[in-house]
Amino acid sequence: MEQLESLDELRQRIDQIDTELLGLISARARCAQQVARVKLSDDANAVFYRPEREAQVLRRIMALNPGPLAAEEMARLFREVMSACLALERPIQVAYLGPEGTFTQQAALKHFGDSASTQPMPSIDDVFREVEAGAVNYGVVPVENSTEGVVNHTLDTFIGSALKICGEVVLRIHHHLMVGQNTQRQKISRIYSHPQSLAQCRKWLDAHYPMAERVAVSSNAEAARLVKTEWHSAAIAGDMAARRYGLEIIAEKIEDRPDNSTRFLIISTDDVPPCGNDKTSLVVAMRNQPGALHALIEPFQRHGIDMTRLETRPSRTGVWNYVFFIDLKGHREDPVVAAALEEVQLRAAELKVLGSYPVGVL
Ligand SMILES: C=C(O[C@@H]1C=C(C(=O)O)C=C[C@H]1O)C(=O)O
Repeated sequence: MEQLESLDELRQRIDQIDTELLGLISARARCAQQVARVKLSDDANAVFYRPEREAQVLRRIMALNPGPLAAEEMARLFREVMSACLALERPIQVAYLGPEGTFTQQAALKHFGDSASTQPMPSIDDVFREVEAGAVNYGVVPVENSTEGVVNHTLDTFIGSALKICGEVVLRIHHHLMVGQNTQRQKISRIYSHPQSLAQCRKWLDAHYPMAERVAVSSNAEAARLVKTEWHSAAIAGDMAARRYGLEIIAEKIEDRPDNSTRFLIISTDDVPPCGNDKTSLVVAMRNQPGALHALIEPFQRHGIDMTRLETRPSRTGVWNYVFFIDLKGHREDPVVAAALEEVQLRAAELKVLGSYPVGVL
């Protein structure tokens, strides 16, 4: 039979391992500092953060992970180590669709780690403007929800912007019903939330609060802020908003679909080199004529390129008759993708590559 070690022995071993970890993490941090020096010696304005390299580091860790920790858990720990190493040099500045406590902030921290400095912006347009102006390095905006579909405003904003997509992050979205200290729980007559969240909890609300007025506000965090001062209201929002505004959760995970998730995009002024498992997002305008959609898709099919999303939007200008947003597997520099894009370019009224970026790892 296996001889169990005593608690004292195990704790001594843990202390020893922690000492080794400490030395190793510090050595890693010094290495990252040297990388920064090399980058800055090449170019004084060099961007220290490299999304393609970080994706490779995380994927390698997940592939090598021996357990018992789950690969994703391990990657999260390494995400934080990298985030802290990066912040040693220049804390990364990230604007997100605020206010504080939104799912977008949660997505920003999931992607960049807790050492990033995140700044709330009042609207999606403001996030774009802040990145364009160079006031921050990156922006984070929501783009699609698995239950409710695309966030049209984000897609529309890309048409007129020179910014690039440099990453994506998918977040499982759990909605909770929350109230303030003064709320009389039996008398909830109004429920605040973002329209997407109200829609994602429609059935639950019909079953549990059929008489309550549903009030759409600009964000879940704003909903949380509002209920704090009202005795007859509740908010639907996430964990971060409950914590930020000191609200009590009275019903957990009330989203209608258990797999409810939202995809966010990371935007910046720079292109990202290939990492080996990339996605490309484009917007293509076709003339309003029969067969336009087929003509658009055919080159991708012929080159064996996997399209992961196709979204149609009405055009807002004359040139952009039919506007399609397309996501495909591969990087714009991959020869097959480049060849297909060249062909589509000839058939389209307009083609704009919004960015090639690593497929979300975490
Ligand atoms: C160390 C580097 O710079 C940054 C830090 C990384 C890290 O800690 O592993 C990875 C990529 C960059 O964001 C690098 O480019 O290798």
